[in-house]
Amino acid sequence: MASSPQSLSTAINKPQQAQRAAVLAIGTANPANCVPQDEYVDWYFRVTKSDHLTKLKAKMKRICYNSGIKQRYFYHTEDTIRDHPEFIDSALPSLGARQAILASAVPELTAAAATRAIAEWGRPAGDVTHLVFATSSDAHMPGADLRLASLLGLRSSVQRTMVYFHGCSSGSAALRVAKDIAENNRSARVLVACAELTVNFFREAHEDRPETLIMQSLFGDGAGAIILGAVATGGRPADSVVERPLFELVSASQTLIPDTEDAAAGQLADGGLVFRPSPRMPGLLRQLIEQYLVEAVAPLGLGGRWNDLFWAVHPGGPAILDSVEAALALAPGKLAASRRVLREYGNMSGVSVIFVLDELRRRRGELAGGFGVMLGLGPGFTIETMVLRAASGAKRKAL
Ligand SMILES: CC(C)(COP(=O)(O)OP(=O)(O)OC[C@H]1O[C@@H](n2cnc3c(N)ncnc32)[C@H](O)[C@@H]1OP(=O)(O)O)[C@@H](O)C(=O)NCCC(=O)NCCSC(=O)CC(=O)O
Repeated sequence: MASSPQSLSTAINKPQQAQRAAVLAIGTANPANCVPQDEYVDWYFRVTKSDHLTKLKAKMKRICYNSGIKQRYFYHTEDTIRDHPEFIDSALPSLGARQAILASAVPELTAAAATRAIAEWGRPAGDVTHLVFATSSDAHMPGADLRLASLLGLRSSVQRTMVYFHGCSSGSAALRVAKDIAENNRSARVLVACAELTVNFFREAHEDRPETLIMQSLFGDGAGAIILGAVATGGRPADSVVERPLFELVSASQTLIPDTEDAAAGQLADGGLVFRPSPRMPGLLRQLIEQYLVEAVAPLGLGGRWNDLFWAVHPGGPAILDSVEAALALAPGKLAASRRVLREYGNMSGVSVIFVLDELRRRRGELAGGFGVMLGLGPGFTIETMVLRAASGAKRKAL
C-alpha cells in the first residue's frame, strides 16, 4: 500500500540527528564539440580509417540506433585524432599523449561547471572549505584538484581529496565522502567536482575487442559540480540566509556484489584506459538490485515503496535503465530524468548522476513524496546508494 508523504517523513526524521548534508547548488559543463548520434558511426570509422571493417560498422550502427542517445559532446575533434595517429593505432603507445591533453582539459572543463555551481550558491569561492574531486580520466600527481583550486581561486588551506578510478560510480562516491565531511565539520562547505573525458580511451574498432564498440557508442564527455553544506533537517543552512538547499542527503551506502570483479573492469595501459563493461551488467542488475536496495533503504522505512520515490539512476545505457525499471516495477516516466541525460549527453560515467540531479530539480512532478534514491553503478560491480530528500526550495526552483 502506498504511504503518504507525511508517514515517510516521520519514518525518516525519527532516527536522524539535527544536521544533515544538503546540495546547495549544481553546475554542469560539456565541451563544445557536439556530435549527433546518427552521424557518429560514419565519422568514427572515417577518422579511425576503418571503413573497410564493414561488419563492425554495421554492428555499431545498430548499437548506436538502439542506444537511446541523440547526441554526445567530446573534447577531442578530428584535428586531435589527426595530430595523434597513435590514438587510432593500438600498436603504438599513447598514454603519455592522452594524459598530456587531460592534464589541462579535465580541470578546465571542471572549472566551467564549478563556476556555475558557485554562482548559483551565491557565496564567494573563497568560502569553500573542502574539495572532493572524482575522475577516472586524469592521472596526475598532484592531481586535477590542485589546478581546479587555482583556477577557481579557492583558499590555499582548502582541504582536498581525490577520488580516483571509481568509474561510473565516481560522482556518487565523491558525494558520499563529501556528505561525511559536511556533517562532521561545522560550517564546512564542500565543492564536489567530477569530470570524465573520453580522449583517454578513444581508439579504433577491432574484431578482438567487442567492448570498444560499446565504449565508443555510449560514452561522452562532461563535468559536474555540487556545493554541499550541512543544514538543519528539513530547513535552511543554520548560518546563511543566501543558501537554499535543493536535496538533503539522508543516507549513503556502498555495496560490492560478490563475484562480479569482471563485470566492469579496467586499467591504464600503454594505449590509454582500457575498460570492459561486461554484457552481464544489465542481467545482474535485474536480478539483484531490489535486494541491495532493500538493505540500503530499509532502516529508513522505505523498502519496497519504489514508486513513491523519485529516482536518479546512473544512465549507463538503455539496458541498464530498463533493468532497474523492470526489477523495481517502476511506473513509466520514473526514470525520465536519467533517460533524458542519456539522450542529450550519452553515458558521461560518474558525472552523469550530477546531470540527473540537475535535471530532477527542474522536474517538479518526479519529486513525489519528497524522497528519492540516487544509484551509482561502478567497477567491482559496485552499487552506490544514496537516499535523497527534495527540499521545498527544489520545488520552488522547478516552477
Ligand atoms: C549497448 C546496448 C545499447 C546495445 O543494445 P542492443 O539493443 O543493440 O542489443 P544487444 O544488447 O544485443 O547488444 C548488441 C551487440 O553488442 C554486444 N554487447 C552488448 N553489451 C556488450 C558489452 N558490455 N561488451 C561487449 N559487447 C556487448 C552484444 O553481445 C551484441 O553483439 P552481437 O550483435 O555480436 O550479438 C545495450 O546492450 C546496453 O545498454 N547495454 C548496457 C551497456 C553498459 O554496460 N553500460 C554500462 C557501462 S559501464 C558503466 O556505466 C559503469 C561502470 O563504471 O561500471
